Amino acid sequence: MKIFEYMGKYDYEQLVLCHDEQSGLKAIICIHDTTLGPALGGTRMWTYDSEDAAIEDALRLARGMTYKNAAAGLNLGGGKTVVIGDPKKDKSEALFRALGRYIQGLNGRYITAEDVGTTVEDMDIIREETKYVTGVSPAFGSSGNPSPVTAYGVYKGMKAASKVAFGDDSLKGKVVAVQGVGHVAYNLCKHLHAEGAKLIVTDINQANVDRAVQEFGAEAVSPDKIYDVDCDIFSPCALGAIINDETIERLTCKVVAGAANNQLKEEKHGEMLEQKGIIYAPDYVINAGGVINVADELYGYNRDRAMKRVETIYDNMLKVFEIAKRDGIPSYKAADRMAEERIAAMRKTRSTFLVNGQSILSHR
Ligand SMILES: NC(=O)c1ccc[n+]([C@@H]2O[C@H](COP(=O)([O-])OP(=O)(O)OC[C@H]3O[C@@H](n4cnc5c(N)ncnc54)[C@H](O)[C@@H]3O)[C@@H](O)[C@H]2O)c1
Ligand SMILES: CC(C)C[C@H](N)C(=O)O
Repeated sequence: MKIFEYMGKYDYEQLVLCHDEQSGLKAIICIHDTTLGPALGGTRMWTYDSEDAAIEDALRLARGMTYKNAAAGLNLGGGKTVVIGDPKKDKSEALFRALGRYIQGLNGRYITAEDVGTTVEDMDIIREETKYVTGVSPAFGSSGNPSPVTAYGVYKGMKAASKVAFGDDSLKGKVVAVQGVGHVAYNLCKHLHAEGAKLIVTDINQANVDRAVQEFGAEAVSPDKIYDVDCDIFSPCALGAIINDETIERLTCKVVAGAANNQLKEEKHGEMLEQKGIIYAPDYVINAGGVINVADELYGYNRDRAMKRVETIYDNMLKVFEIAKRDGIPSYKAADRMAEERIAAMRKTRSTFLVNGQSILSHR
């Protein structure tokens, strides 16, 4: 891939390749934009088909975090780390400590947390080498696993999208089709079940399906059938790119609202949902609960304060739909506009000269 051409196209700041022969660490830290503050984004561990694929993923995910953090109203930029490796086989203390040392070397320009393939335990190891890590164990005064909080935010965002689609935000009696019932969606199903929604679930992991059937009376379908079921809401909580040419025509729902990152395969699929009359809750707005929660650690973690902030996802989602209506654009574009407008406004505000405690001569 033409890295500098790509970085130029989307105005990236920094891409760091980290290597440690002894532990086998091969990692990419990408910082997209720090206009709003230090770049915060998780560490993904995945078996990539090629080094190019890993670099591309780091670039794409870091930019996604810029938008997610900006839209959530956080004073944080966007970044992400990708570790090339199998999370089931290749993890070690040495690997995560080596990564921690590289993160520390960035001196606060980038702060990490969990993402697909990494856990609270991994963050605890990283913490041995750097203070620029969140999502660490509650025993350290931190917020712990972000998934239940992400789920709560998705639940709130789903209610907001339902208000627009059905004129009422109650999910009682609504049929929700959930794709993937892992860490986030299991907790999401708890909220939906408590409110009286009817659940249809699928997962490639049978134990996860069985748990949802037993605990929430969910109906189970095979992974390839989830797009065809009769439902009010489709909730993608597994993979990206699942809203595409092939799936859109199969969907029967009025709302798409789920936790997965990068749900639209291409931007045109956001337009296609709109044309089909389906209300799309933009992924990075609805799934910001996790990052809102870990970001609170930077102030000294307070669960109540974090949860209050996660509740704002409801109003934030309504704001996105208002912008979409006002400007006659699909909701995914409205979310981008909201994030970009905030970054542009803060870029101007933050360009005002400030001595900030240092000698004025150091600013020459
Ligand atoms: N964990 C968080 O706090 C958080 C925050 C923001 C976004 N997200 C996103 O939400 C999604 C879910 O995250 P998670 O932490 O619950 O991950 P997870 O791995 O715990 O859950 C994903 C589930 O999807 C299942 N799955 C995978 N492929 C599938 C397929 N083809 N069909 C059906 N099911 C399939 C897996 O077996 C698993 O149970 C991911 O896309 C993640 O990037 C998570
Ligand atoms: C900082 C993390 C909790 C972020 C999370 N992995 C996400 O994609 O939003």
